[in-house]
Amino acid sequence: MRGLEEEFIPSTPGKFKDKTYYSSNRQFHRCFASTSTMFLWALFLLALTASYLSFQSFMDSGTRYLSSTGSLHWEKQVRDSAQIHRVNGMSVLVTGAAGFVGSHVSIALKKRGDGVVGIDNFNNYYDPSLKKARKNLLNLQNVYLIEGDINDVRMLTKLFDIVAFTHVMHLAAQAGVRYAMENPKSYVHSNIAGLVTLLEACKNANPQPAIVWASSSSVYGLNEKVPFSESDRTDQPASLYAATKKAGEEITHTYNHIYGLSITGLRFFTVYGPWGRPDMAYFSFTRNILQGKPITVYRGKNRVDLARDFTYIDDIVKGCVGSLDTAGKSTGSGGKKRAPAMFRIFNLGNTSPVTVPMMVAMLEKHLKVKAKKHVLDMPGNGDVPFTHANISLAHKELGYKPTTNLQTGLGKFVRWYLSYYGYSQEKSIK
Ligand SMILES: O=C(O)[C@H]1O[C@H](OP(=O)(O)OP(=O)(O)OC[C@H]2O[C@@H](n3ccc(=O)[nH]c3=O)[C@H](O)[C@@H]2O)[C@H](O)[C@@H](O)[C@H]1O
Repeated sequence: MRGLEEEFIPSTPGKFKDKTYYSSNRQFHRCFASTSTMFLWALFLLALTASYLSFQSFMDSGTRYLSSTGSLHWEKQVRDSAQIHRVNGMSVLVTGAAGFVGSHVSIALKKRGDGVVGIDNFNNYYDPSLKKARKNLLNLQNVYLIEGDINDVRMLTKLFDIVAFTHVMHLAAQAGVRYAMENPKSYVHSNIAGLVTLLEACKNANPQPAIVWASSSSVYGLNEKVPFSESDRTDQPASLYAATKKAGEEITHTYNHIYGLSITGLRFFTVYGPWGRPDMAYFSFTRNILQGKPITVYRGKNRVDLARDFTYIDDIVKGCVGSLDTAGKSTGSGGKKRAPAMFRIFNLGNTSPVTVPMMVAMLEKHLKVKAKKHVLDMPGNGDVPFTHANISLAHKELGYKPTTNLQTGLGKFVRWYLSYYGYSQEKSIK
C-alpha cells in the first residue's frame, strides 16, 4: 500500500526522488543539499504557476462576466441602445444589423431618435471585415450590436425579457440566388429555422412586437406577367433562395393567423449602393473592372439580355422605415391571439428595369475603365431573366416613392467603393 506522503507527491518528480534514494545512501547525503534546494525551487515555481493560473482564470471569468450575453454589463448596453429619444418613438430589434440593408436601416432609425438593438452572426458568406466596418459605423451612432445567431433561443428570450421591443426589423438571412446550389443548408438554417426561432420569441414576448421582414423579388420566380404585382402567382420559385423566402411568407402568415403577430413582408428588388454586398453583380463587376480582370455577363434565352429592377439603398431604407411607422400592433399575449392582426406584403422596387449590359456600361462610365466582358448563356443556376416591380400598393400604403435612378445610384456606389478600398481617383481612372 502506498503511504499518504507518496499519494501527494506528483508522479514524475516522485519517481525520480525514489530512485535516487534507493540507489545509494552516500550519494543521497552528498546530493541532499542540492536536491532539497531543487525541491524548494520546484515548490516555489509550482506555487508561482498556480497563483498565475488562478489569477488568469479570475481575470477571464471577470471579463466574461462583464461582456458575455446575459451579464449585467451586456444588459445595460442593450437597455441603453434600446432607449427611445423622441416622442412616439419605437424600440426596434434589427436582425442582420451588420448586413447591407440592416446597417443602413439601423442608422436611419437611431438618427431620428428610435431605440435600436442589432444582432448579427457575422458569418463568412462574404468578407466579414466589411461587416466589422459596418459595425464600427453603428458604434459611432451608439447602436449596440450583439454578435449572435437568430437560432439562439436563450439569447432571444433574454433580449425580450429585458427590452419591450415595439418592433422587429428582421433582415438576417442567407442571401444570394446562385450560392444556394453550393450551400443549400445555410438557407434552411437562416431563412427557415432562424425565422421560426425568431417568430417563436416574438410570439412569446409580452408585449408582442410588430414584425417587418425582408422577403424577396425572387418569389415571383418564373412569373411572366409584368410588372410584378403582389397579387401575382408566387408558386414557381426558380431557386432554393426564392423557395425559402416564399416559405417565409407562408410561415409568417401562420404566426399572424394563430398568434396575432403583426406582419409586414417586403419584397426587395436587387438592392444596391454604398456599403453593399460584395457577392452581388454590380459590386463584383466593379472590383474586377478596377483590377483589370474579366467579368461574366449572363444572357437569357434567344440572346435576350437579363434585366433587373435595381433599387437604391436609400429608397429601400425609406420603404423599411415607412413599413415600421405604419405597422399595426400585434394583438396576442401569453402566446394567444386576442384579435386579428395586420398582415401585409409590399414590393419595394424601382419600377424601371435596366439590362445587365446597360448596368455594366454605367459602371464603365463612372470608373472610366472599359470592362473585359465574357458573355455567357445563363446557366440553370436559379437566376430569373428579369424583374420589374409594380409599387403602387407600397406607394399608397407607405408613401413609398423611389427617387434614385441606377445611373445616379451607381455613381454614389462607385465613389464609396473607391474611397473605402483606398483608390485615389487618379489610380483608378486611367
Ligand atoms: O431581388 C432580390 O430578391 C435578389 O436580388 C439579388 O439577386 P440578383 O437580382 O440575382 O442580383 P445579382 O446577383 O447582383 O445579379 C444581378 C444580375 O446580374 C447577373 N449576373 C450576376 C453575376 C455574374 O457574374 N454575372 C451576371 O450577369 C445575374 O444573372 C442577374 O441578372 C440579391 O443577390 C438576392 O439576395 C435577392 O435579394
